[in-house]
Amino acid sequence: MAGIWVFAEGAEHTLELLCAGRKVAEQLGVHPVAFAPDEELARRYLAHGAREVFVLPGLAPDQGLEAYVPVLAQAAAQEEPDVILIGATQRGKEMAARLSARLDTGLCSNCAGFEVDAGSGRLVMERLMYGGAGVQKVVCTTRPQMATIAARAFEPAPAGEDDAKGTIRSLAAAPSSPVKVLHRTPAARGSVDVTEAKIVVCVGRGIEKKEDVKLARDLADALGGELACSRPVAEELRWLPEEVYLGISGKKIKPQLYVGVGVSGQIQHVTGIRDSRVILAINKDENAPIFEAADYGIVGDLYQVVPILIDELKKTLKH
Ligand SMILES: Cc1cc2nc3c(=O)[nH]c(=O)nc-3n(C[C@H](O)[C@H](O)[C@H](O)COP(=O)(O)OP(=O)(O)OC[C@H]3O[C@@H](n4cnc5c(N)ncnc54)[C@H](O)[C@@H]3O)c2cc1C
Repeated sequence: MAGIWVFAEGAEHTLELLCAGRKVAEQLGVHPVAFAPDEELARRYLAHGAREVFVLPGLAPDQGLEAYVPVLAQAAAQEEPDVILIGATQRGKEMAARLSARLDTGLCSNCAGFEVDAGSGRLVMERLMYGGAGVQKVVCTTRPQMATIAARAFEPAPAGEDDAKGTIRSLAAAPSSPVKVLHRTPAARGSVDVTEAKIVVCVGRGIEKKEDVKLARDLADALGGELACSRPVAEELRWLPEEVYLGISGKKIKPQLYVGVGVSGQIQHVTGIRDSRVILAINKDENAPIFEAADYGIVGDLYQVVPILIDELKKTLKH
């Protein structure tokens, strides 16, 4: 039975892929199919438009996500899905690559959007290239057509008007993997998922030294938000963990408010923040590109502007 399969590690991400998958399924006249870790979530996905949900038994503590590959490959060989959309998390991307190799099919990684070609019924998938300066169109000539999609690329699928209809089926447990997880170390800081935050304060290279990151953190605290950064602050300076840098190669966010503190606003960064409802930029250079993306801008030295903002916010907002 053909279908559009969606698999992601988290429920919200799965609902976003389901939103994308439902549109394609309607156009191709097939069913959207989701994967869930338990029956409760499976019923939720049915209520949000999946017509079938496969329940995948949870993984043992020493199994990585790739342990699902043989189970998914076997199910795909039997069911012959048209399309498999996988959440582009770090582990999801690795699993998708292994699955596409196992199925001997093509994979469009970090797909940002797609449409169905009416003639061939194939997906024309889009991904950003040259650091966001160009858009590449990818057509997969083999089946299933596979893509990984980042969180926040689509809205979550809304709940349907009628009662959930569809079937729930259980798949076999993942076989033990040759890869063993020997030890897990929880991330010390930055364990917060910035993609979930409603308010994000982002620190850029305008901050002069590591200790001064506290200034942006204080602003985030005053706003009740989370702290993020531009790529060089994480990758080159290592002042904040890599999980919190925003942009084309980092996290993509859609908060109510984004505040850029000493961020220049290069296209690779703006790609990750442009869907924020309100963008406020603080930069001493009035020609900084961030002001083109911003709804509000403060031209000034962050070392003067941010303390004033924090004081005013503390007076106004009683956190
Ligand atoms: C393939 C590729 C992928 C990339 N992916 C990403 C990505 O995902 N995310 C990302 O962020 N970058 C990415 N980059 C890097 C990107 O091109 C920029 O180099 C980077 O975003 C710049 O970071 P920044 O704004 O913090 O630093 P800068 O460009 O150095 O800007 C610092 C800004 O701070 C301002 N400033 C300085 N001092 C003060 C002060 N006292 N008060 C106020 N303002 C001040 C300056 O005017 C300047 O505008 C990528 C690049 C490539 C080539």
